[in-house]
Formats: sequence, structure tokens, C-alpha cells
Amino acid sequence: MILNEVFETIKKRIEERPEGSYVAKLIEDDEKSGLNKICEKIGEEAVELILAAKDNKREEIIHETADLIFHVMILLAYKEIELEEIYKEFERRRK
Ligand SMILES: N=c1c2ncn([C@@H]3O[C@H](COP(=O)(O)OP(=O)(O)OP(=O)(O)O)[C@@H](O)[C@H]3O)c2ncn1[C@@H]1O[C@H](COP(=O)(O)O)[C@@H](O)[C@H]1O
Repeated sequence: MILNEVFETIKKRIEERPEGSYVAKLIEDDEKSGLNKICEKIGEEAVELILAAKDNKREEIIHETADLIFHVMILLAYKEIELEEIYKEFERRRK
């Protein structure tokens, strides 16, 4: 599944920090911690998704949802939480 593939790439980028990588750039240490920058980005993407939904812009909703999921996956990888653990949580909630 594409989400698993992107997640594996994110984990590799966090480990290897290659030049030109968006993920590596986001978490690089500068004046703000990597965690702060990831969290800020999640907040921004969530707001952009809400605005797209309220404006009823279908393509933008799709685009912003992908951005939000992508940044949530960066947070999970950064915190060393596997996607599998999230899948299990959904399984646990299933009625
Ligand atoms: N799926 C994505 C993906 N989705 C979104 N983005 C980036 O997330 C950012 C979203 O920011 P914004 O919505 O604010 O858009 P922006 O205005 O372009 O960005 P800013 O100037 O605001 O930072 C953009 O820069 C996008 O390029 C992504 N960057 C990478 N991936 C995947 O992640 C993998 C690792 O990427 P790298 O770390 O770049 O190798 C790649 O193989 C891709 O599959």
C-alpha cells in the first residue's frame, strides 16, 4: 500500500538525512526543534484542509488531506511509532 511505502521512505530519510530531502530539511536542527516544526506543519495543514472543506473545493480537500496525512506520518516516524500500531488501534475500535 502506498502509505506504507511512503512511511518507509520517511523513516529512511530521518535516519540518513540526505541532502535535498524535504523530510530531512523539516527535522534538521536549527532555531526550532524538529518536533516543533513537524507539529507546526500539522497545524497548518489541518487549517488548510478545514478551509478547503468549508469552501467546498474538492481537489483542494484531496490535496490538503494528503499533506496532512504525510506530516502526521513524519510525526509518527519521528516518535518511532509504526503505522501498524495505528492500524491495530483502528482494528481495536472496529464494531
Ligand atoms: N508525499 C510527500 C509529500 N507530500 C507533501 N510534501 C511536501 O510537503 C510540503 C507541504 O507544504 P505546504 O502545503 O505548505 O506547501 P508549500 O507551500 O510548497 O510548502 P512551504 O513553502 O509552506 O513549506 C511541500 O513542500 C511538499 O513538497 C511531500 N514531500 C514528500 N513526499 C513523499 O515523501 C518521500 C520523502 O521525501 P523527501 O524527504 O523529499 O525525499 C518522497 O518519496 C515522497 O513520496
